[in-house]
Amino acid sequence: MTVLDVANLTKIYGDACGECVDNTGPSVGDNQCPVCGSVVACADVDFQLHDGEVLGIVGESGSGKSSLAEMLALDLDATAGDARYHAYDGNMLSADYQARHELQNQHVGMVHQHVQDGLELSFSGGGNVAEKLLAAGWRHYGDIRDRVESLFRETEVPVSRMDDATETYSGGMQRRIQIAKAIANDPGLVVLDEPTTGLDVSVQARVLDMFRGLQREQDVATIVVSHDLDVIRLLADRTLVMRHGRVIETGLTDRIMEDPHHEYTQTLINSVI
Ligand SMILES: Nc1ncnc2c1ncn2[C@@H]1O[C@H](COP(=O)(O)OP(=O)(O)OP(=O)(O)O)[C@@H](O)[C@H]1O
Repeated sequence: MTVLDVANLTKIYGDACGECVDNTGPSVGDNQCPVCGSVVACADVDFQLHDGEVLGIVGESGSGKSSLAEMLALDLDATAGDARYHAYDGNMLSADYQARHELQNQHVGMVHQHVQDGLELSFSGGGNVAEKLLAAGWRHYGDIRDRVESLFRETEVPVSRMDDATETYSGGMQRRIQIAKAIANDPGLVVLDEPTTGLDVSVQARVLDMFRGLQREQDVATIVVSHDLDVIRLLADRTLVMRHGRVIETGLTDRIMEDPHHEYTQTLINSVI
C-alpha cells in the first residue's frame, strides 16, 4: 500500500519572483535566485512511500533536507506541491488548522533535529510523552501512565526516570524520548530529522539499533533525513540524494552506495569511505 504520495513539493523562502526555480538548482550550482534573492530550499520533489518502507534523504548541509522533512510533518508551509497521505482525503499540505492538528497528533510522528524543538525540557520525560497522548484524546490517568511506561520500555528508557525533568536526561535518552513521543499514537508515518545529531558514536549506534528494531516490529513508513551516509545505509531501504534543493538521484540504498550514478553522489560516497 502507498502511505504517502508526494508530487512537486517546493519550498521557497522569500517573495519568489516566478523565475526562482528556473534560476537555481544543481545545474546553476546555487539555491538562491539571482533575480530576487529568494532561497529555493527544495523544488519539484516527487516520491512515493510504501507501507513499512524507510526512505532516506541525504545531502550536504543546506541541500533542503530539513525543509522537506518539516513540510511533510506539517510543521512548515509548502510553497507548492501535493502530498497524499493514505488516511486523509485530499492534499494534506493544504489541510486546515484542525485537520493539520489531527494529522500531527494521530498520524505523523516527527523527531526533530534539535531536541528543544520536539520536547519541553522542563517537563518530565513521561509528561512529554503523555502530552502527545492527551492531544490525541486520551483522558484516563491510569491508561496514560501505562502507555507511557510501555513506550519507555520499547524505546529503552528506564521507567524509573519517568518523572524526572527531561533536561536531566542524557542526550541519548532525550532522543529516545522524542522517538517514544513520535510513535505514541501509532502513526502511519514517522519523520526523523538527523536522528543522531549531537550524540557520541556509541550512543548513536544504540539509538539507531533501537529504532531499527522498533521499525521492524511496527512496520511503520519512515522518512529519515541525514547528512550521515552510515545512518542512511543502516536504516533506509530507498534513498533520495539532494543537492541545491533538488533530488539528483534516487534508488535502492544498496544500489546508491555500491553504484552511484550521479557524479555528486559518487563524490559524496567516496569522500566518506
Ligand atoms: N527560515 C528560513 N529563511 C530563509 N532561508 C532558510 C530558512 N530555513 C532554511 N533556509 C535555507 O534553505 C536552504 C535549505 O535549508 P535546510 O535547513 O532545509 O537544509 P538542510 O539540508 O536540512 O541543511 P542542514 O543539514 O544544515 O540542516 C538553506 O540554504 C537554508 O539557508
